[in-house]
Amino acid sequence: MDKQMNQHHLLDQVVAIAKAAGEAAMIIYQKDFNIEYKGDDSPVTDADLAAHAVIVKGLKALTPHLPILSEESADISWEERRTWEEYWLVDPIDGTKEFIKKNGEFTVNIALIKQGKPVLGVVDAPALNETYFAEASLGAFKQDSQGIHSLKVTKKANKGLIRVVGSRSHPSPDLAAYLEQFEAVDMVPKGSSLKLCLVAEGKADIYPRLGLTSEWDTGAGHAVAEIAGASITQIDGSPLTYNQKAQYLNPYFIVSALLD
Ligand SMILES: Nc1ncnc2c1ncn2[C@@H]1O[C@H](COP(=O)(O)O)[C@@H](OP(=O)(O)O)[C@H]1O
Ligand SMILES: [Mg+2]
Repeated sequence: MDKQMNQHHLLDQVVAIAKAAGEAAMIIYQKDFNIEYKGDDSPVTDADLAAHAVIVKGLKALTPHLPILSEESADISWEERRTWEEYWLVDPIDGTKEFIKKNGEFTVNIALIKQGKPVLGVVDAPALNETYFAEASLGAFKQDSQGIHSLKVTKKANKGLIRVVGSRSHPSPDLAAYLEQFEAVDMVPKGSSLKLCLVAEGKADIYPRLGLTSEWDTGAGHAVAEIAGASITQIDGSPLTYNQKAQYLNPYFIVSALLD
């Protein structure tokens, strides 16, 4: 089998695992469910744990040699993680607050990280029946009720009305000051990794994340947006990287489809 076929197979398999996890989450979404609060006060439901179990089982069967870092099993020492050259980075439910509000804006995120860089990503939004997926050598795609569409960002000039996407549930005090550089902005609130995906599909021009996230919140959407042609950088223009430090928090970052 050539490399292209192999990567296709891998991407298809990861899409299938993410969709199976999304289906497991939807069974809970449609019922009344318990909400618990973790040490950092962030909510967790049975859906986070059910999706986690489906993903870990699927990825272990697919690539038994690769380690898995999931939000729901993140207690792995830096001493161990720093030796990883390649691993799966998973957020079983990104947008747990949106899941609890039942507004549909939550995703299942699976990314393959190689040497600190996301090279494959799947973002499944089961309540919306939308799946975004990308792999470096194959490109970026969206699947919805109409079929599969290729995603290709056409960068546009930084003038006139700029379509900004931002968090629905985690407001950022620094965002307003950042947006002052634009002539006019249209602000769209959105939960979860759907923000990165909106930039990837040309429905938003920029997603400035001037607030905290963890690496599992961004890895998969990062792959989709970057492979579609958007840029993702820290505020100073340096790359947003993974597994390069002991703690999981990301720095502030900008996802952009604007020309520099
Ligand atoms: N102060 C903070 N520290 C760490 N993560 C944060 C955070 N504020 C928001 N996040 C995380 O950002 C993710 C996406 O939020 P948003 O929809 O606002 O973009 C959420 O992930 P989870 O839902 O996986 O817990 C949330 O936990
Ligand atoms: Mg989560």
